[in-house]
Amino acid sequence: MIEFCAVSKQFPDGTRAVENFSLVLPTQKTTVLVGSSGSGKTTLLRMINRMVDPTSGRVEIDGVDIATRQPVKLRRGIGYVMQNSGLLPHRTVLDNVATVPLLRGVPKKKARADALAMLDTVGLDRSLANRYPSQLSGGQQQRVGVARGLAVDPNILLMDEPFGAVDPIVRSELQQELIRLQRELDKTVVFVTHDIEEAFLLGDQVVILEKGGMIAQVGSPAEILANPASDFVATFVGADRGKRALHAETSHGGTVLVDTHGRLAGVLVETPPERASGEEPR
Ligand SMILES: Nc1ncnc2c1ncn2[C@@H]1O[C@H](COP(=O)(O)OP(=O)(O)OP(=O)(O)O)[C@@H](O)[C@H]1O
Repeated sequence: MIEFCAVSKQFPDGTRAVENFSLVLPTQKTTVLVGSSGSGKTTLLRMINRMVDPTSGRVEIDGVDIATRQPVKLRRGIGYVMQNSGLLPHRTVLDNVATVPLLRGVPKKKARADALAMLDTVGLDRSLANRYPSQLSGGQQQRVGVARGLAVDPNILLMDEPFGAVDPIVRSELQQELIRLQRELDKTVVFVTHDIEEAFLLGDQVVILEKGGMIAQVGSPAEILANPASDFVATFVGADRGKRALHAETSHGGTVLVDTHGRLAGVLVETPPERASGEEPR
């Protein structure tokens, strides 16, 4: 479990990026931080692996204040995937994936074998292993980025707009791939996006942020869609409703996300409000 306890961050130039932020991020669930530009999403994410330290308050992982942990050691248990993949341009795909395990002292042969297996995990053909990042499509580069994030077998995976720079079709493929991976791997995922649709699709817990890391609402997609906590949330959630495909539909079996054509786009874990009328969750 990751817990933010009254965390604030003021940068040296005086910018108050996050003010008094408290939140629990459950283990083996995906928490999505969503909000407009400058709302503090990246700052919050980077506080989990100590790329940024809070000015006040603390961040705990499994009850331990991470300020007491050495950043380098802490990061060994935390994968980090960023927009534009962050790959080393002069290293092959295989070397990019194997870099961190090698740094951690994994023998070269094993690190390379593990890296190849990791390519399978993220749905990349092994024939790409010896290419350089510039010889890959944007979507393939992002997959390598995910493979690299997973290569240290972290409990926690931080993802900062990982699919922001790819076209909508590839983005949708990558999202589905992440859903599949998450089912298999059961990591604690913290995912940053400014796309509410992506947030609803991927998040077990969705955190809608206003400026200064202020929580406008936190809940499951179904909860937020059913009961927006404020006009701000209602507007944010429905801002592009005309084009936004997804909405929640609740039936006896549970709550699902469907698109404008009534096609199933995802299953929301939240049990339906009808349960109050006596129906037990399945
Ligand atoms: N190193 C820094 N020094 C000063 N101000 C910073 C620094 N990093 C971020 N900020 C400011 O903190 C605020 C929050 O930034 P942050 O990057 O966390 O927002 P964000 O929600 O991730 O935005 P985006 O979606 O544009 O990436 C912004 O006003 C930003 O300009």
